[in-house]
Amino acid sequence: MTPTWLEAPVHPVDEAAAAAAQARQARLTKPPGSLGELEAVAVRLAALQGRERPAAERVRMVVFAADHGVAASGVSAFPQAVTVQMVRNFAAGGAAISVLARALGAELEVVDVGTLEPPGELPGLVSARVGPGTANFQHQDAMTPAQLGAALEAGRAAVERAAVADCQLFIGGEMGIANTSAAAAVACALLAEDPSVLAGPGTGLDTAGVGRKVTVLREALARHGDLAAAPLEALRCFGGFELAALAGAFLACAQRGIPVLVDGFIAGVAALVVQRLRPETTPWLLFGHVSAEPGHRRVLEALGGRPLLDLGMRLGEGTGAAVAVPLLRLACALHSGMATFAEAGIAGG
Ligand SMILES: O=C(O)c1ccc[n+]([C@@H]2O[C@H](COP(=O)([O-])O)[C@@H](O)[C@H]2O)c1
Ligand SMILES: Cc1cc2nc[nH]c2cc1C
Repeated sequence: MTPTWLEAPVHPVDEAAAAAAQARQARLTKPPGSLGELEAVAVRLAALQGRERPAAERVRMVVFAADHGVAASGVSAFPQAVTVQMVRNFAAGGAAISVLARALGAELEVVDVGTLEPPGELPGLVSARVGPGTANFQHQDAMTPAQLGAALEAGRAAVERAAVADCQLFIGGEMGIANTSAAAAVACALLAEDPSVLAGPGTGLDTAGVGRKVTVLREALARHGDLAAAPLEALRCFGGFELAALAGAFLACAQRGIPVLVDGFIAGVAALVVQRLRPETTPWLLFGHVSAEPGHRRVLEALGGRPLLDLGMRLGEGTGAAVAVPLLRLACALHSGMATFAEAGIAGG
């Protein structure tokens, strides 16, 4: 039942490249450690890319979009039709991630994994529809096993295309009205937390709305046993097609040896599924930011992830990862462009 590719080995991290990068950092014209996290992230990228001087120039962004049956339970501030409307906005170049992709010179691909209405043919849009949205997980399992397999595969296929384009860094974004409920339910199942800890306003629910969301999540979680050790089953029962596609993409990146820059709450939960399924993926997952969605901090804590930015963003689409790309680029530029003490003739190195 479980797709066999999920069990393929994760790419090893290159410890020799990490050691060479660390040694180079020690020779650069600055007091040791004075560039803080910028040093650590350059060394980490060196280990992942298998080269002393890493780069984050060729960035691939993929936004996975899908609808959620649980939207019918009144858990979002926005109507479900916004999902497909935003897909058209991505393709037309008017969404926040479209602007960031242009500004960064990054390739942006949009994958329809199952909006309620098909968006039609659009430039840059890949159709990998698993169905017209998930079932409402308040009352039944969100996906069948076959749907879960197809959604995971949509993520893997996107990474295959990114690998052909020789990408150095992968960003997975998502769009799906009500997907903070799906992500919160999956995270509650994996972390054995009450929904009051992980459910938040999402697109903008008020306090009463968040209370309704918590009730819906408690009811859904109560229909299942303990899923803390069953990440794929939690994903199938509560997740979305885009969440599963993100999980498939993140795992495929780790298998292919492509570093991932994880976005916000929903992408973070996809990363948590992957980490619980295959803990050896951990080094491949870098974290762009911490979202204003309150549950994200708990998810990052569980992942052991340190976000690069904390800007109060809560948009999704991959935007919180995209805005961290310039930092990675600067970290790489410093790492490979600074003079060493010997080159500059400075004493004390
Ligand atoms: O990435 C985040 O941290 C994040 C936090 C809150 C909302 N979102 C976005 O908002 C949508 C889900 O919000 P909601 O309220 O409909 O569950 C979905 O399209 C996400 O991309 C994203
Ligand atoms: C307008 C809008 C844009 C989004 N992008 C990601 N999630 C979103 C939710 C809404 C409502």
